[in-house]
Amino acid sequence: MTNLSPATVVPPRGRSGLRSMLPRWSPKLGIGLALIVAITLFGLVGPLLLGDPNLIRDLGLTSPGGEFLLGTTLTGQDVLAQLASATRGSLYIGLLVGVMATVLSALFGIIGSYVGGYVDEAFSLFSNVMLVIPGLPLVIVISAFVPADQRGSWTIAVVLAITGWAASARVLRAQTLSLRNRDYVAAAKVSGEKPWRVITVEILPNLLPLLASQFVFAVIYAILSEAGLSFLGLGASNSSTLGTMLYYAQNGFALQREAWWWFVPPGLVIALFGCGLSLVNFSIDEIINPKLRDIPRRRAAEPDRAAGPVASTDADADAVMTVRDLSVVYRVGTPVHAVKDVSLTLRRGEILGLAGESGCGKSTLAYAINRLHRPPAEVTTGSVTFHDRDGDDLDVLALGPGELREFRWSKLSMVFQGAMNALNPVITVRAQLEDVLTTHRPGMTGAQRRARCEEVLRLVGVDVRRLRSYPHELSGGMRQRVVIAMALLLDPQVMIMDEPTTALDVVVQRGILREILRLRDEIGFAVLFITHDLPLLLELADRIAVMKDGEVVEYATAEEVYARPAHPYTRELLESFPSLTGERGAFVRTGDRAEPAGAEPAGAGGVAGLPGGPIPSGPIPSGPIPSGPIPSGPIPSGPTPSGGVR
Ligand SMILES: Nc1ncnc2c1ncn2[C@@H]1O[C@H](COP(=O)(O)OP(=O)(O)OP(=O)(O)O)[C@@H](O)[C@H]1O
Repeated sequence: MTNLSPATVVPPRGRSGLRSMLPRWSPKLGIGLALIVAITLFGLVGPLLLGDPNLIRDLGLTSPGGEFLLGTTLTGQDVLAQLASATRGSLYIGLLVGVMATVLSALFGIIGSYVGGYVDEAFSLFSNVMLVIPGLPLVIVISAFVPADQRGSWTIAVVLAITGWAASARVLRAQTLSLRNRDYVAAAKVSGEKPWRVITVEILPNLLPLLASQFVFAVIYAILSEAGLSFLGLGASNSSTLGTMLYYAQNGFALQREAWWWFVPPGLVIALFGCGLSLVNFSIDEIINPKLRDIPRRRAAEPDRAAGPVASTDADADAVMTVRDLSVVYRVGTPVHAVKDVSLTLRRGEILGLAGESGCGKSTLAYAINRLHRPPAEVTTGSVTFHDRDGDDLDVLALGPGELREFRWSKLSMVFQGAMNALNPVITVRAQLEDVLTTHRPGMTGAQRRARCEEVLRLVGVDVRRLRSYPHELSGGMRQRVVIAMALLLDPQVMIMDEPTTALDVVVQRGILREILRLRDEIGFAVLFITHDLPLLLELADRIAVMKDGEVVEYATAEEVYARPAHPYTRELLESFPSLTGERGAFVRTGDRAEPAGAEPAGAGGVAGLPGGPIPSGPIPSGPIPSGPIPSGPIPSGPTPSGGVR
């Protein structure tokens, strides 16, 4: 899913280099940054320009205007000058608390959970205790305990940091516990990386969005709490903050005297700064998480359609699904044209193989056919028509959400790449199968549901006693069979299988493929089988489409693809797999490209450029069930080849 083939890349219209690391500009981010920058500048530069905020003048309370833009306080002090210096004081405390609370939460949340054992338990207990102590009363008690002459900005910041880190630590702990078990962390440990390096290089970057948003949250919390403390007369005694301004306004009866200019400006600055930080917080995930960065702000212009039956334009009367000129583009910085004008027809009861190297667009096509593609993927042109067995033609790209839910599992089901991991680990097989029936067939009784679950499980060759099992109690092959059983539950007319057996060993893979063939023959559904393994398709599929750089470059029966591959790329693919005689294709052995485009295709029974001559893999499949290498017949009982218990 990651390799960007140069041929598939639409000419750049996006950003590159460092700029591509930044989030897309959005009104939220713009307004948030503008508010923060403006208030910070005011706090930094204002006190230098606006004179002494404590200078007492013999003016009394003056309303805004003239020399004093925001008027004066009861003692004739300039409110604007006070506001600038109070903003600076509040920002200072906010920054101190933000840093201290983030460091504390990272220390107790990340390090404890990574080290594990007693350290984790002790850290976790401490965090929990801090969490259940009510924050504001504790802050008030601590602040009140510290004598007023020692209650400086630092003291207040420490008090607020002590009471403000625990919730973040718990979130970080949960996240670290999950990250700690990921494969790449295990790989780093196995490769001998030191713990501090695993934490800083493997784990910390994944936690940055959380840390960043928690920092922002801590700053907001600190500014608001400090304002609250100051308002109660427990704030920093040696510095002026927005809270102390409000405190003096309250003591001077500003509200009763209708001196709004005294208390509204500090309140407004607090509100606007909190608002700015929150808006920027929305964009922090985007800055760190590349997946979110490229999601377009609006649904791009997908072809506008009216839902419902459409007139059939397909000449193939036997077709169950017709894909016409389908194009899919990933709207990323440099858009990727992953599927280009693909047209395919899937006939009833047929297995249509879709082959191609990694990154050629197979999965993107499968997802788009099923409308499972998500932004930044966008279907730009084309149609997908489903020819229902009751005679209706459905325009899949135009189905509404409800119609799509109904369509997806009952008419067309999908077995995903790595599907054996798709089962929920904490729910039994029975519950997972029954869940599909409860959702799609609400009229079924419990007994009917149970009977259907047993039926499909038998169909795929798994003992019905396994209905009581949890996924971890099954072997990989059995899990895969359960997933196929789930896809069969509603008797779909089409099944899309995206590399359904790649994670399994060859023997189990063969067993499952044999099941698919048998089931297809018994039940009569059509299969779009996606794999990079062309020789496998030669045995399994009736027809094969070969994809390269998003385009279908070859589309013919399995016999034709095998005997007379028309496109040089197909020949190259055929040559890149080992022949059963023991020879390897030239492409694999030397890394050379096989033949130049336009070279003569190999004759029947031989593959161009393959030193081993014809692939002697037994008879070429003909008819619905290929004979030869995949044996038909009942599923063997007893333990599965992978060692699981049947
Ligand atoms: N989210 C994404 N953003 C940008 N480009 C993407 C994204 N997902 C896939 N692509 C690109 O789309 C192209 C097709 O990817 P796709 O996953 O469909 O290939 P594939 O043939 O299924 O490969 P594989 O067999 O390895 O899964 C690739 O060039 C890939 O880099």
